[in-house]
Formats: sequence, structure tokens, C-alpha cells
Amino acid sequence: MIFLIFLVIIALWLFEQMYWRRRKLPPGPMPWPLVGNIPHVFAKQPGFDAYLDWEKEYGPVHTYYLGNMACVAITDYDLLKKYIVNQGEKFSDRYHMQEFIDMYRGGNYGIIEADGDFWVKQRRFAISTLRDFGMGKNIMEQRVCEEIDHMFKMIEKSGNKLTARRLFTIGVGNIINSVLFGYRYDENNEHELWKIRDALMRQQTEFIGVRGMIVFHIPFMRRIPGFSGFWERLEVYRDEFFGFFQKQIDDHLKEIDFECEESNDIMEVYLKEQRKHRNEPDEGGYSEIQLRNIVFDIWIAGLETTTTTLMWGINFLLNHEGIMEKMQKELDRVVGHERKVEMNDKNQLHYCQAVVSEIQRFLNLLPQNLFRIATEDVQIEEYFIEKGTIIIPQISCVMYNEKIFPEARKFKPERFLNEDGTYKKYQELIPFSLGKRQCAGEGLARLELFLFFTNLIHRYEITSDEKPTMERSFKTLIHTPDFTCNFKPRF
Ligand code: HEM
Repeated sequence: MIFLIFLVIIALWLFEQMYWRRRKLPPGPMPWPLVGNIPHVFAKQPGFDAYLDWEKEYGPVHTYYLGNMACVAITDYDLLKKYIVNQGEKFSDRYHMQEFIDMYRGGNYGIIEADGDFWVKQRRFAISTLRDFGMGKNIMEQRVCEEIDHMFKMIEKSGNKLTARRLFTIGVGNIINSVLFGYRYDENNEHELWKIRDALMRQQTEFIGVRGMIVFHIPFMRRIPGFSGFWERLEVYRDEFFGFFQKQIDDHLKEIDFECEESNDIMEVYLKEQRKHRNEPDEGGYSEIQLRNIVFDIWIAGLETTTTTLMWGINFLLNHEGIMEKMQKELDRVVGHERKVEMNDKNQLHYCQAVVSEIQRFLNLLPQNLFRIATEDVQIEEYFIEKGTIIIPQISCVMYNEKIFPEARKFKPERFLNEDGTYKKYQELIPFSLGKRQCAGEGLARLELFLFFTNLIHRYEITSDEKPTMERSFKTLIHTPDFTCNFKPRF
């Protein structure tokens, strides 16, 4: 009898898990109890093919499960525009793995994990401060160009042989570090950057491991022996990262002149703002915990994304003969050999623009975009979606859409050229996403990608002893294993 009751309970549970809970949501693959559709994503690492399979089978609005979490993905550009952009307010909050956020950040601070009015204010503050420090202006271009000079010197010092990771991590790390904290890395303090970066990589590897996935999506599992180590290791990474950012705050506090109107870096601007609001409740949103989290977000979001894209850019060129040469021909014609490439040249560098666009499209850095939630009950096409449902603007499916980008899984810069050779713009090229949560550092990223990439190709013939693998390893982003480049100066 007990056995029979047990069987009935199990059957009811399976019925609820596999059918009942899905009845009102857009269609999608049948989830397994507890793990949902994670096995299919794992089987199709890094994930593109799983999301494209589901788009094909269930349409551009479909539901899949990560653990117990139902995720509604939108995969079509026009629908993303219609809902995520035109009704942006309804999709502006994030989904939070709350237990993790509380342990890791101390609450919903920063930009990425903040919501509502607090997020609006903090995002606006971060973007306007980034602008004050040059994002989207000539000042930032100057910074990047200075960093390119350092890059050239580093290549020379290394005997014209250097790994792509070292080259770009230091270059990009120096931009973000100097804007945030007012100093750059050289041979003497480079180890500080590598320590944080390595911790970041180890953490990302943990996240995409089976244990990480399970604990992340089913938080109570962290209390089960065998899974608890994952959580404890995250605490160690947290202390490493936030220890680094706290040290920056402490160092600034020792030297800051609160009376001086000019500021050297974002940290100083923020500390001055904090002082202005110090008598308000929660320091008007400019608390020290928020400062630690906001610089954490800008540093993390700004470093790995841009570095990885640049590394893949060189990787793709080493694997596709003739493209580097075509870029060099155009660069020689437009820029000559007497100066560096500038942003002013961009409009005449049609082929180079096409290559940079194709790198971002073909790479498709985030197979699964960050989670948002519906902030109120919404209608998406024929589906009624309840407030609080996870929504994923699945930008990777748009950039691999065969109707928009035929032979989407091939690297073909020409697709971004008109018949007369001028650059062809596609609104569907959306590596920075869209809507209210669109990347906050897009201006800086575009500048860095264009200038670092074109200047390197302009100045050097780049080769590698062995072609780097194009196999994509997945952490939170698509990663390439490191590879060594030979740089032969062209002039
Ligand atoms: C190639 C470079 C980059 C790419 C491809 C990229 C892409 C993205 C994407 C896809 C998102 C998620 C948008 C969404 O939720 O739909 C995002 C968010 C974000 N990015 Fe970037 N990003 C890059 C560089 C940067 C840089 C350089 C910074 C900072 C200086 C930055 C700061 C941020 C921040 C703060 C967010 C969170 C925005 C929010 O939640 O309001 N990113 N980025």
C-alpha cells in the first residue's frame, strides 16, 4: 500500500514537472525533473545549437528549463525590437539567484544585479562618469592610442613573439584600470592583474561544471555533501575579488582631496559623490558596498569580453588566409605608414569595418544572454506571460539566423560589404544586446575593438607557428585557448 502511494506521488510529481507547470507558457522541449533541459545544452556545448534547435522546433518564442527555472527565450530580431526595445520597461529587471547574490555581493548592488530606480540611477551615473572619462570622445581615443604604443613596445621587448592573451589582457586591462583606478600595469605590477584574472577564470570554470550548474539552478543542493565545496570555493573567489576592490578604495581614501573639483578616475568621482550624500539614508545609494560592486561590474564586464573578442579576431584571421592582407592593403591606402589608425579613418576603412563586424557576429560571444524578468504581466505574441517570468533576449540566435546571415556558421567578412565595396550595416548585428539592459560599455568596447585590432594588423605581419584551434571552449563566454603570435613589423 505504502509503495502504491509512493508511486502515485512520484507519478503526480512527474506529471506536474513535465506537463502541468508548462501548460500556460510558450511551447518548448520537455524538461527532465530537477535538471530541466540542461542536458541538451551540455550535449550541444557551447549551446548555440541547442537554442537554434528549439527555435526551429518551437518557434521564436519558446520555453526551456534550466534546473527548475522556466526561461522564455525570444530569438527573432523583429520580436526583440517589438518587445524588448519598444516595451523596454516591462523587461528591465534581472532575474537573481538571490542566495548567490546575497553571499557574493552582499545584496542587489552594482549594475548587473541591481533593479528598479536604484539600477536606473546607478547605471546612469556609471555611463555618465565613463563619458566624463572619455567614453565616446577623443579623450578615450587618446588613452587607447597611448596603450597601443605600450603594446608595440611590449611586442618589441618580447622579441616579437607573444601570446595573444598577454597582449590583449594587459592592453584592455590597462584601459579599464586607468579609467577606474587611475593607474596602469607594467612588468612590475602585472602579477596583480593576472592574479585577479586567473581567479576569474577558475570561477567561470566552476560555474559551467555539472556541480556548479546544479547548485546554481537548485540552490538547496549546496547543503548536500559533495556539492558544498562549490559554494565554499565561490566564497574564496569573492574574497579575492572584493579584497582587490576594497584595497583600491582604501588606497584612494588615503590620498583623495575632497575639495578638488577635478578627479583622476571613476573611484575618486564616486567617493566625492558619496561624501555629498553621506547624511542621506543609505548614503543616497552611494554606499561603500555599492562602490565595490559597481567597480567590480565595470572591471569584470569590461575586461574579459573585449580581450576574448580581440583574441578570437586574431585567431580567425590566422585561420582564414587572405583577410589580413586585404585589411593591410586598405590600411596602407587610407592611413599610410606615417601614423597610427584613428577613429576618423573608420568611415573610409570599409573592409576593416566589415572584418570587425564579422568577428563579433561569427564569434557570438554569449551563446545565452543574461537573464531578465517580466516586471509586470505581459503579452508576448499569443502568450500571456506572468510577472516575474525569466525572459532571455537570445541575441545569439539572431546573429546565427540563416535568413539574415546566409552560411552563418562561416567566417565571411564580405557579407558586411555592399556591391560597391562600402560597409553594409545590419541592424541585426546585436552583440551588445538591446533594450534597457543593453551593454553599458558599448562605446568603449567599440573603440577598443576597432583601434587595437586595426593598429596591430596595420603595423605587423602576424603569424603563428601552428594555427590556433577554432574549437570553442565555454565558460560564461566563448573562450579560445591561448596561442602564441609572431609579429613582423611591416614598416
Ligand atoms: C566586446 C565587448 C563587449 C560585449 C560583446 C558586451 C556585451 C554585453 C551584453 C550582451 C550584455 C548583456 C545585455 C543584456 O542583458 O541583454 C552586457 C551588459 C553589460 N556590459 Fe557589456 N559587453 C562588452 C564590453 C563591455 C565593456 C567594455 C564594459 C564596461 C566598460 C561593459 C559593461 C557592461 C555592463 C555594466 C553591463 C550590464 C548592464 C545592465 O545590466 O544594465 N561591457 N554587455
